[in-house]
Amino acid sequence: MTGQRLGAVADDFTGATDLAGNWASRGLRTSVLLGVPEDSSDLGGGDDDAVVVALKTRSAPPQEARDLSVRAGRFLLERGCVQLYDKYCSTFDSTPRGNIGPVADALLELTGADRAVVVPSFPDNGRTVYQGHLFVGGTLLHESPMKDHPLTPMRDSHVPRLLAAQTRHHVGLVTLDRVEGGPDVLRRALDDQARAGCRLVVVDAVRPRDLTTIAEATRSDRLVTGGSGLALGMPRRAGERRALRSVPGHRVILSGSASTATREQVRRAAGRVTSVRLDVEQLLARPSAYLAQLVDALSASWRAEPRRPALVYSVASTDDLRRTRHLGTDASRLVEDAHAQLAVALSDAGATEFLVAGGETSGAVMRALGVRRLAVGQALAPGVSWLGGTTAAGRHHNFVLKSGNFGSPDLFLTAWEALV
Ligand SMILES: Nc1ncnc2c1ncn2[C@@H]1O[C@H](COP(=O)(O)OP(=O)(O)O)[C@@H](O)[C@H]1O
Ligand SMILES: O=C(O)[C@@H](O)C(=O)COP(=O)(O)O
Repeated sequence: MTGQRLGAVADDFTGATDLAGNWASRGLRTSVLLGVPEDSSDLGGGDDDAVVVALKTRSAPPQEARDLSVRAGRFLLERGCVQLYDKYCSTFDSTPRGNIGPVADALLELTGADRAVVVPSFPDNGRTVYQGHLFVGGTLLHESPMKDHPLTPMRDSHVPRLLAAQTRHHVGLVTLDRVEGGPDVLRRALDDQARAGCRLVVVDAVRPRDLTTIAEATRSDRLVTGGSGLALGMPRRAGERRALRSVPGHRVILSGSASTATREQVRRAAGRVTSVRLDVEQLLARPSAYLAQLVDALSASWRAEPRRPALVYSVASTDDLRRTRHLGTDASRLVEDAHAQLAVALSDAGATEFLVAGGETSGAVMRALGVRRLAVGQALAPGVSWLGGTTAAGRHHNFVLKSGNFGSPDLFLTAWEALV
């Protein structure tokens, strides 16, 4: 890494690539490291301006989330990162146990920061915070589809209240009027909160320019926390964005995401590409034979049309989740494992370009493929980019790791056109 170094710890893989894409759009050469890095060789050439360490800690036990985040944060600080960015979901996906609070507490301790802002807002993707209440496309979080998320159902919209249940520290709030006063006014408001004993301070932001103000006010902070939106507030640098080349081979979409935007993307793509629904009943009954059958179906389709994308999805409508609800989180893990095993088998069968939908799903897939580092390429939508990486088997692949609610309705059909 050279110049002004930025480092982030992200709680899931799509979230990491979301932030990395936003930094890339500000002219920073950015990489994503998957899992806690072991040593500097994990940085590749080491000439990046910004590095995001992608963890899979959103739904992990809090102690594990804390430990991994501290190890990742320490790695970045030891390599000269001037500011640590604690990236969580713009819809504040968490439970009363965490992990946003426990991880923020641990990173406050690690960095020695006297306070850190809490900024889930990402207006380009419809996430705004006003008077501490988080809105998704104009709807309060607890009334949005996030109320039914299979792992982290969000039943409250008030960010200070959500966070207070998870952290050891007092949580403050700085409202929009202070943000609109500009960076100096905001910095004083943040310092006042710290003096009043609040080490985590939620900050309202409803427009992109509010994020610019927050980024300017926190430029010298050791730690910031938020969704990826805050990264868009930083000044643009001169660097050029990488353009990834298409990799000859087959194209596959693995969609384990239950989010509303993904369900529409699945619906649009289903009739237009080769598509199969992952049937949880069959998966339970005869896992190996069933997955082999899916790989055969996709391979047959590629023999006829090698570059036609093939889609495997596990949620087309909320009925699919209702059907498996009696299995609890076991169903989620089972489906994640299935997507992961499919990814490996399909890579063996000649797939080279993967679009994976859903954070947990992406984490499972990338771990199974054994990819350690991703270079950020061209942007597809706010928070969604092409990425290039090499699998444990030494194959170079292109990936999109799509956050559940991001991307246009036709993303599964159009993403491929962006590769040069
Ligand atoms: N049919 C299904 N039944 C139960 N769980 C499912 C089903 N399909 C997907 N899942 C699980 O739901 C979770 C979705 O989370 P994620 O991949 O982060 O995407 P998103 O947050 O966009 O919904 C994953 O753990 C996935 O395995
Ligand atoms: O901040 C966001 O909204 C995303 O980067 C994100 O983390 C979404 O998570 P998934 O919906 O689980 O992909």
